[in-house]
Amino acid sequence: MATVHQPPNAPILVSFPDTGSLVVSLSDFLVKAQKDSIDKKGRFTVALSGGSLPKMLKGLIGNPAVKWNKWQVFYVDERVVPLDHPDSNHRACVEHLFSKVSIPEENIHPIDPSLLDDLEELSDAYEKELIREFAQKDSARFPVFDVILLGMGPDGHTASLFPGHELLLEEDRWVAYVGDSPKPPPKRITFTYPVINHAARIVFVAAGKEKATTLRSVLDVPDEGLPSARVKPVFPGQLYWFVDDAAAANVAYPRTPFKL
Ligand SMILES: O=C1O[C@H](COP(=O)(O)O)[C@@H](O)[C@H](O)[C@H]1O
Repeated sequence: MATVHQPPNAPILVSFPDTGSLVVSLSDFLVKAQKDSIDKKGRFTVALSGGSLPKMLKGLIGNPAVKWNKWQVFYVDERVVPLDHPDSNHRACVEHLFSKVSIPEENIHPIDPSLLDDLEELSDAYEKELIREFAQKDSARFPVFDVILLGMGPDGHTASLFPGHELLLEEDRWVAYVGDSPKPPPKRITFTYPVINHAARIVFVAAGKEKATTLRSVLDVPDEGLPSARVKPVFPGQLYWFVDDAAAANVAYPRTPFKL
């Protein structure tokens, strides 16, 4: 049989029989990444998505190996609504994770709720929040997160990067805004691809049969160009897909057994 040669940082697909085992392994993965990052730099920078992702982080709750005081948490994207609104990604993360662990409030970086009426100012302010954390100089063009956790919608969107949207081509800005999201609510801010693609580890988490057709497109036919297929880490960054067998049902792309 012909050997298929993958580039050195080709996506790593790990599929689990159910979401329970996915949750446990995702937590083990994050604890390991956290340890490596803290050993090297004394902190762990993470960006979280909304949607189904916050619930998938429950394996971290009550885990004594998690050093919450070393975490700095940003949001990959955020819906432009008050922080306690049911659509807020921050609210979902508070509800499913932060209210159950002891993370210092100043280590969590939500959007500035006083700027909800001005999308440009809101996204600029969030970009500045990133600049403050990463103390970026001109020579380093983009922040390098230790881990960025992404979800994928059934239409293939990730973060608030939607199929056919002009933001898919953004090359300079770190944070951009969307005023016409096809998925409600329409106003959102989002990390751009350059920020996502510069992370050390990018981890997609997708579960359920409603993701199966899209996952096949993204992994087996990436040239179809769905937003999730456009996530391509800059070397030596690594892209992982943590999925369940229902989401991976139609995928021919090779699985890798989970190991730390
Ligand atoms: O609207 C959003 O959707 C995506 C995917 O959500 P999921 O529920 O299908 O996992 C999510 O990753 C993003 O953060 C969110 O704003």
